[in-house]
Amino acid sequence: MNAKKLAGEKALEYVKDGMVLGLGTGSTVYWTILGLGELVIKGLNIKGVATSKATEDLALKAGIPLVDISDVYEIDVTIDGADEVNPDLDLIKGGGGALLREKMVASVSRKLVIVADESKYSAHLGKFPLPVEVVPFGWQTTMKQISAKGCEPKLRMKNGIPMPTDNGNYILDCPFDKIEYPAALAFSLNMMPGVVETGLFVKMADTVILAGTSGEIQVKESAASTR
Ligand SMILES: O=C(CO)[C@H](O)[C@H](O)COP(=O)(O)O
Repeated sequence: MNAKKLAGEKALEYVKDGMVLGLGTGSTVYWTILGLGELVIKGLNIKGVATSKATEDLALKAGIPLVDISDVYEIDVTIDGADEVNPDLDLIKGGGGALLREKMVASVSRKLVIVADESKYSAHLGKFPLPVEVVPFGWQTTMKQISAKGCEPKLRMKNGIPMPTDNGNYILDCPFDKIEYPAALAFSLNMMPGVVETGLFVKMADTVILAGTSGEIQVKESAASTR
């Protein structure tokens, strides 16, 4: 069975008529967006806020009406994917490079629902290299400052050039191996002037839906979400 499809479609249970929805980015939330499109055709009245240009294109093709983040006071529910989830439901995100917009959208959402296949669940964050969005100016300097925190960052490339994010920045992928204190690491990285945002989402997820290839679905609820 397609675990990503199972998780992505399960999240449709959190959607109600009249809601403003944050639409995440990636191959799992892809299924949520297709499902939403079908519900819209059947008469569901929702508005979406896209977290990337790719999601904007997909949502428009699926027939989902979109609004800009600046045009809403808050978002009812955001559904998004993750690259890694720990038992506290802290996350690493940004494998698709959309971490800044994803975090902005999540930060104004009353509820953040994460959809993932079960391989993303891990006792400690860090197996997946942490994506950090940095400004192009002096990116090598920022890279050195991040290296001092105990990893060897790699500049994300695409077609032989640094991959630009939707915001015109670069991504440094930072293999920390084991992140003991996600909040402390996020804080120290965010203090660096060249860092725009990190893919560490600490105490942001309210619900995590994990699906396996044999069809089982686990729904984990956070006791500690700060929003
Ligand atoms: O953070 C993300 C994009 O920036 C994605 O949500 C994350 O990479 C998971 O993607 P997928 O569902 O394709 O595994």
